[in-house]
Amino acid sequence: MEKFDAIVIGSGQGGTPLAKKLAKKGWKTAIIEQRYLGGTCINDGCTPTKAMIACAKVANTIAHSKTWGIHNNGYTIDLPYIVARKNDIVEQFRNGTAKGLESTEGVTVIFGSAAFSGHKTIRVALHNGGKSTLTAEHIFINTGATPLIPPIPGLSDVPYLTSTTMLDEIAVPKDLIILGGSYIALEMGQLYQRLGSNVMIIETAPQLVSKEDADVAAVIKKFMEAEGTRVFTGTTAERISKTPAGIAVDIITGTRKTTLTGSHILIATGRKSQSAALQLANTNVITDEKGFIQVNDRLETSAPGIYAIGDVKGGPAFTHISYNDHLIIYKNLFENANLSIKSRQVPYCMFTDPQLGRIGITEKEALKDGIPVKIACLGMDKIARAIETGQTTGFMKAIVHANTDVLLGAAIIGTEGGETMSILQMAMLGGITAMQIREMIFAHPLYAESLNNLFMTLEK
Ligand SMILES: Cc1cc2nc3c(=O)[nH]c(=O)nc-3n(C[C@H](O)[C@H](O)[C@H](O)COP(=O)(O)OP(=O)(O)OC[C@H]3O[C@@H](n4cnc5c(N)ncnc54)[C@H](O)[C@@H]3O)c2cc1C
Ligand SMILES: NC(=O)c1ccc[n+]([C@@H]2O[C@H](COP(=O)([O-])OP(=O)(O)OC[C@H]3O[C@@H](n4cnc5c(N)ncnc54)[C@H](O)[C@@H]3O)[C@@H](O)[C@H]2O)c1
Repeated sequence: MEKFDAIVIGSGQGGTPLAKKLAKKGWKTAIIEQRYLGGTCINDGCTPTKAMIACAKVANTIAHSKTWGIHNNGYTIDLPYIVARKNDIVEQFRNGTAKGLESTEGVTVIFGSAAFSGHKTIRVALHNGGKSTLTAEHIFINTGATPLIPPIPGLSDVPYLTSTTMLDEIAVPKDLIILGGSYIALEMGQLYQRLGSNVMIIETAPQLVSKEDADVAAVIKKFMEAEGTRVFTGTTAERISKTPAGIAVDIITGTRKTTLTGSHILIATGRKSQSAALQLANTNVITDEKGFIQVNDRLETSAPGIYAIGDVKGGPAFTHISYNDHLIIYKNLFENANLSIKSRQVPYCMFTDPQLGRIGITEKEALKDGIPVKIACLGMDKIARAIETGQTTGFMKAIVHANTDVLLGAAIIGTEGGETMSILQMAMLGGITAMQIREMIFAHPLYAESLNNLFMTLEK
């Protein structure tokens, strides 16, 4: 049995930088990966989807080019090229991760599947067919999540796609039925609609992106439908079956029953923790009923010396949160810090076109918690930059404390919504109030300039 100071299981967005940092501090560190270095974000998530979404945006711009007075003679979609371009970008990022780990003295990269064989011992089924046993005082679990497949009658009998398998399809699906109406469904739905599929989205909740305010969800539904996607909210898929032409989904909306047919079906109904294979019963690490590892605010599990990072411990499931998790652990271990996940900011951006940039609380959360707020809201059609560039869909919205003018949250659904949201995120961190932003000088004519106008709406 080889002894290490630290073992990192999974090379996700937190585990990889943590392994390098621990080694630089002189800890003999092993990082174990069962698939590709870099984890979900690089190989199946953010990087490939955003690379392909960029191609779909070009297609959409060409399709509507006459809006800007540019006439063209039509275009064709080369999905094999788009997929190859995506693969090149993924490979570039994956190789970068490999180089970073290999060039760090003190890190041993082990390819294989890890499981606990004892409290602090890890058994690895190596890719080369062998077995290896390692031990360390400190173990960091960063094994992420995988697509959750709901138990719908008939689903297991049809060839369904997930966000992972979909990315390697080299023929555009004629009709794409998507189960789920959140980040993955909307980003991928718009992507394939723009590449030529007839997309149908089925969401059980009464609105798309159910955690968001109703006005935000309504704008998203509107622009998805404007591009041709059919959206079925408050709808349950009761049964799925194979037909000669592809797939049929029996749905019910309220009391209305109907059947949707399509050539392909994508399951985007959330993700489940990748903890089952870890054999956590051999340690004192506790999970919830869904398999998400339970941690305290310092990311310590119930077993001393064992930590969990990223999606494996449950949401928020974002790359930047997994990355921040590793900083919390590292600084608490080595810099005598007392960092916690409790009060950190959780920004996020959904990369539909236009984007949804979000930070802080929503209007409905403020209402639920009885926080006195005022709402600033400005349509993108009132924003000079948006009018000039012809991108007027959506709005900027901020949740402001009614008594103190402190910014509590924002939703920017509009072009560059994520970038504009980040400006408000910085303001929230620095305690800059809505009234200060109202009079701040921004360069003209940026989208950011309209933050003046956004907060002027509070004067009315
Ligand atoms: C389609 C899609 C799009 C996304 N887009 C975005 C986005 O735009 N922005 C954003 O912030 N987030 C996005 N996410 C979410 C983001 O990818 C994850 O939150 C992020 O990757 C964090 O992952 P992680 O560090 O927890 O682990 P992961 O990156 O999932 O890595 C876990 C690693 O552990 C390995 N592993 C698992 N079990 C074992 C084992 N037993 N032994 C050894 N290795 C093991 C896995 O192979 C994997 O490589 C997206 C996700 C998906 C699916
Ligand atoms: N841009 C980004 O940051 C980004 C992009 C993609 C994914 N992600 C991350 O990946 C995670 C997974 O994304 P996701 O969109 O799969 O999951 P999600 O958990 O965000 O949403 C799942 C959706 O599916 C619906 N649903 C559940 N069961 C259903 C069923 N049987 N039929 C129809 N609808 C059903 C839910 O009501 C929910 O709206 C997210 O938590 C997110 O953090 C982030």
